[in-house]
Amino acid sequence: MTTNEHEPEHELAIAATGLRKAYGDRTVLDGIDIRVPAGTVFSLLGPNGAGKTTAVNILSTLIAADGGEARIAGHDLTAEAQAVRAAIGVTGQFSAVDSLITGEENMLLMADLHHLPRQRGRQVTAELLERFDLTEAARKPASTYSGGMKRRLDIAMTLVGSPRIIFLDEPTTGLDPRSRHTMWQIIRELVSGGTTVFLTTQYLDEADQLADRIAVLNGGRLVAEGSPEELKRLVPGGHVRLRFSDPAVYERAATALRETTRDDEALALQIPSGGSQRELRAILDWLDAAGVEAEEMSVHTPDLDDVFFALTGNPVASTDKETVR
Ligand SMILES: Nc1ncnc2c1ncn2[C@@H]1O[C@H](COP(=O)(O)OP(=O)(O)OP(=O)(O)O)[C@@H](O)[C@H]1O
Repeated sequence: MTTNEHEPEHELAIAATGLRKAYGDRTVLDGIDIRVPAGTVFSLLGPNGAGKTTAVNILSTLIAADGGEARIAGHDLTAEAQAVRAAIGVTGQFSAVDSLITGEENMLLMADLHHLPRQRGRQVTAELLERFDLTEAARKPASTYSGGMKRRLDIAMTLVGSPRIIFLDEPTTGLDPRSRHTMWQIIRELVSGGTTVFLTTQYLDEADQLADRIAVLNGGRLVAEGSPEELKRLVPGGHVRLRFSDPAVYERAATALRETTRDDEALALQIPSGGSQRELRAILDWLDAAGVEAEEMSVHTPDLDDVFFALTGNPVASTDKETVR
């Protein structure tokens, strides 16, 4: 597994070493290291209670760690907490949206908090409401917004301060599939605009979709870190399955291809493969060279669920099991 060890310090949006936090005798973070290059998405993945929110709270200066150190946007977390706060935005599980006032008023309030001149505040508010498809609802109380609209408003409010680094703590928990995809799109746009995103999630598909690097938090430690592809490679079991209809053709293929596992009943052959284009092409070339044609070809790659299970021994939260908070 690769690390970013040789990355120059100034290109790291987040560089944390040995972060520790305990509540009483319960150790929540047992010395974790996190390095997030600027302009990338880092996902901290873990089950309920793993300590994801605790990590976000520490890195965003909301609570103090018991040990370890961190630099955020080049500033020391404890000695330069004010500078850290100026560089980051945090959208937590408990929304900053005030339901009693309108979306627009919430935005203007944020603009005031960031000391934007009135005219500029109105302009930024209008732009962000438009960008997050909230213009129509802007003058309605936020209490009338759907869950997805509230999350969008929450992120829009975070962006008023133009943060370079955004912490998104479980941004899609409780959202329906469509709103989740809208949120993913928003996150992708933020990143293409140069923002660094620190995303916590208990959904493997979300980390898979969005993250450049994923760290798996379990029992207070990072039990694995890497790109989604690197993590998937930790789990063997990827293969290509070829099914034939003619037993004679099946036999010819079984002889021509190496390293196959036979399923004589189904007339199917299984070939270990990571599913890359090159590997698939090689299999097709072998088949062509042997002059055989498969009825059906399918690629099976292990997904992050398999990885998570292999690493932690825990079943994972699935997207259709929503967490009740
Ligand atoms: N202020 C606190 N006092 C005592 N224990 C706490 C406190 N805050 C968090 N914990 C405990 O620390 C552990 C980690 O909590 P945390 O909220 O960081 O987990 P999480 O990974 O974000 O989980 P979730 O997905 O449920 O939000 C939990 O067991 C929680 O009960």
